[in-house]
Amino acid sequence: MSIIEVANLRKTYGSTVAVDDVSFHVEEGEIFGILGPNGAGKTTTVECIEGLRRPDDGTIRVLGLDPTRDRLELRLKVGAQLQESELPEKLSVREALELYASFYPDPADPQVLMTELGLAGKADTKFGKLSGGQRQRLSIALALIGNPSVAVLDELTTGLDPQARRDTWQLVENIRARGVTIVLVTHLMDEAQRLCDRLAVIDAGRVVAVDSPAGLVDRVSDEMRVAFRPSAPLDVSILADLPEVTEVSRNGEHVVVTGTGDLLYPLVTTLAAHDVAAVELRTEHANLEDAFVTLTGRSFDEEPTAA
Ligand SMILES: Nc1ncnc2c1ncn2[C@@H]1O[C@H](COP(=O)(O)OP(=O)(O)OP(=O)(O)O)[C@@H](O)[C@H]1O
Repeated sequence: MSIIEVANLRKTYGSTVAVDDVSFHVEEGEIFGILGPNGAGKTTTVECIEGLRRPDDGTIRVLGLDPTRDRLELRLKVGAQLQESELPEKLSVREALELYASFYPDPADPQVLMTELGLAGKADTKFGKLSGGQRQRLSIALALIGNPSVAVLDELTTGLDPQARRDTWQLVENIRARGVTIVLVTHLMDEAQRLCDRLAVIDAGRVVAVDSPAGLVDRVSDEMRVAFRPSAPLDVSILADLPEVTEVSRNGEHVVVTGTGDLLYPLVTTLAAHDVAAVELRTEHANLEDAFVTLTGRSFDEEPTAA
């Protein structure tokens, strides 16, 4: 069942077209990613979904409600993470959660949420004294305090160190396991790949593709790269002749073989037939970044050319 339906959404700021004809739907219980580079229109899209911005055109339904018309009713059902620190420095973690809990008819228990999000030991710590990761966890807790059916998490791991980022990913998976549908805004490929069931790739205000991470990668390439160090001198032409292989190159002591389909089996058996073992073997598949480049014709970090 679709929890969120976005059809032909358009939003401009003056002469800037931030979102242009965006359509997608989010199914109940999934982690749906909105992935795109800076300025792609991700935040504008979710702010329209949350009822914080009024679309110029198109329709949005969230749990059957219209975010513009039914904004107050929706605020009780959609948990939004604060993107920047919007809390007074002197408010403690417990006070913040109790304050937010008072806005909702059927809130979660602040103590339970603090425990789940690893904040119980920081209950009396003032917001101003929390680390980046702790602030992030508090903002997720605040998004969940109203027991929402849908949580919108925007750039939730930006600025976190790798360990805090992995911990936060685990938290998001735990939230989903509780039955909350999650819309995850991110410009991080590894985050999208790791967490999202499906995602909309957005570039310059437009949806480029909607699919699972694996589906997006499969669409653009079934290419695979294998690198290894041969255990004995090797004439690489025996590999170049294999039908699955498109390219063979050398990188120092290593041989790098690019090909399609089931490359590994013929490669290893051919080597074995010549009494060569593949040492330090690594395989690499196309990833989301490759998919983005193929879908948009430019790299993720590159500025879009003016429309
Ligand atoms: N309040 C605003 N007034 C004018 N222009 C805006 C406003 N908010 C966003 N924009 C512009 O609209 C476009 C889309 O911005 P948006 O914040 O939705 O993108 P984003 O994908 O979320 O980017 P980021 O990852 O950098 O937050 C950008 O060109 C941005 O400069």
